[in-house]
Amino acid sequence: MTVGGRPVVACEVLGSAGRMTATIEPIDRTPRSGWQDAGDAYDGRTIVRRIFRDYLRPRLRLIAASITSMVFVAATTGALPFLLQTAADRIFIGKETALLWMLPLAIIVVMALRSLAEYFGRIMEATIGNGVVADLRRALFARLVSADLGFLQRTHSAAFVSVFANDTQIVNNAAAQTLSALIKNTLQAIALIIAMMVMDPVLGTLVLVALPVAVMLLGRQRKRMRSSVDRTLRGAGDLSSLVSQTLTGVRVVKAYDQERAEGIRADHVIDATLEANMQTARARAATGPVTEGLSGLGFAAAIFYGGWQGIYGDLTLGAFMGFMAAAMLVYQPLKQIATLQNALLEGTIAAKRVFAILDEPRRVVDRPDARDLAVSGGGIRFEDVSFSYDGNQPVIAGITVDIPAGRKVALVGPSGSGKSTFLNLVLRFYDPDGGRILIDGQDLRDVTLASVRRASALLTQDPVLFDDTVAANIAYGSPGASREAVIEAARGADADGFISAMPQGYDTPVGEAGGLLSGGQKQRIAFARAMLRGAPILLLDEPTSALDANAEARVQATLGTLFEGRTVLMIAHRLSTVKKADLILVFDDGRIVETGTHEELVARGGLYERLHRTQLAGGSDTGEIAVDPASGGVPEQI
Ligand SMILES: Nc1ncnc2c1ncn2[C@@H]1O[C@H](COP(=O)(O)OP(=O)(O)OP(=O)(O)O)[C@@H](O)[C@H]1O
Repeated sequence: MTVGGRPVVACEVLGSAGRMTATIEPIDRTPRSGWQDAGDAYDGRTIVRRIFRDYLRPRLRLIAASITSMVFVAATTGALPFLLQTAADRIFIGKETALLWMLPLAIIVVMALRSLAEYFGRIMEATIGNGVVADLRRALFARLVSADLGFLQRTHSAAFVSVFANDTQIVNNAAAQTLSALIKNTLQAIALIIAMMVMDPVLGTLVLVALPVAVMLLGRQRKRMRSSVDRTLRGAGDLSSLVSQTLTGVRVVKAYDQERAEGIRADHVIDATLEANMQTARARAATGPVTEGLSGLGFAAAIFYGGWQGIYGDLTLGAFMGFMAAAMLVYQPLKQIATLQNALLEGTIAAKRVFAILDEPRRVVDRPDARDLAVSGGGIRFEDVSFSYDGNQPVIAGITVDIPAGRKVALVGPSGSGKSTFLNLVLRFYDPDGGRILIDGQDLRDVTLASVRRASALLTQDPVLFDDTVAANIAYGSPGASREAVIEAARGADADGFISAMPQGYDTPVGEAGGLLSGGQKQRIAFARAMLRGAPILLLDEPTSALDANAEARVQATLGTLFEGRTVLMIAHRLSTVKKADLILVFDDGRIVETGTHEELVARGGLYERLHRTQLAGGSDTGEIAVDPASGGVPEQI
């Protein structure tokens, strides 16, 4: 069954109304960004070259040492058949007793050295591999935190986490472990092939005749694996996103009795990944029979020809044994090379995903000649600013407005009219498509991003706290702030009382996303953070609107202190807040359609007055304004 070309799953959902059958679409809720498909833009050779250039070349010394140890191991492997030949011909048949003592002793010494070489080789491999992973993760993290907001919003954060945790590790397997194992096994195979050819070129050719066939067959399998490996890695990202979304929204999942439906969605993602995993596993398992079968053929031919030469020719027992030892040994590294190529393929596909993120172009960047913003008061000016998220639909359409320093400005208007986008532009999360934005007379595009962000503090309805202590959360964005300054800021935000009453005071952990605190407490910590930062511009998405009346009253009381001496831009949802503003900007469909004080705007009888009247007509006593549906807006708070 499909809906809109997508498969759907029918299931039973036990709702409050009893058992009913619902159709759950296994929707792909994972927002996808270009980078998740951009992998196709990279070919395997470019990827390998880049890994070598950026991540392996700086470790050339280690790699050289590691290859030296591999050469030693390979050489000792190549010497084994000759030792066996000598043992058979000179000890077994020639009865040379001196050699009976010498040869085992020599073998012990060689093997001990070989073990040491293997040991150090492995340590060096691990150093290279783990170093590569650490480098990739550092680069990825730096890229992610500095990425454009638009890019980050297009992808679910858990998909990034998956690349960060999984894919980098897979690149490590390919870049260091697999690559070194590939070199080691190739060297060993070469040493053994040389040994075979020196001993008997005809026999050697017979054993190796199957090799090109194996290479061809394995090449075909690799092609089949390419898409399944890609799907496996994407599946890991999708699953992480799904788990993360379900856990984030677990209260809603439970409240709406959606556990079963979420389970079915998860099943869909897990089944798709299982299928891709199995396809990879089948292709990988097929390498065994291909190499085994062909090695068996080569081996049988060698025994026949060797035996024939032993009976009718002049091949000695020692030469035959030595040769057979080489032939037996040579298939092991060859088999390893075949399976390792699969891991190498996985590595290049994972690396494509990593590089696609690293290469995502940044649009909002510092100009080469950018200087720091010199803040004199925090006056903001928009000059004929237009902006769209998708390049087509304008969300801000030719706004010109002057906000003098120190003013308290309320942004009101219907949902989707562009209020949050206006704040995003002041923070330079995005650059406008047209016009310019100035702070204290300086175009935001001419100054450094860091200085723009330093000039402002952002407070949202749902304050963001990190899983750290209360003190660390308050000091976030104010490095080096003293404990006294933190406490002072907390006092200003009316937070000192409840923080001091906590078991470890300012050192109490707040839990994931501040989950151990109430909404009002989180908000007051966020206020303290903003106070400590001391930025001259405050941007708020009315931070009290998500609180109950009691918590709101306390938080409101601290807002006055926070606002003192600052330019404040606040998306306002409550009439009480709007009334207090020095200036109200009324947004409608990406434009500022009215500006003025509450009284002026009510007297003007425009959109603002309609919003205000609707609220009065609704008889609400909550102090919230609703949009008049007749005005074309969606009824809601402003
Ligand atoms: N990251 C984004 N990518 C694409 N479109 C977006 C993005 N953020 C907002 N929009 C769109 O831009 C328009 C303006 O959104 P914005 O959030 O600025 O409105 P708003 O007035 O703050 O609304 P609300 O009061 O509901 O928060 C809306 O149509 C919205 O769908």
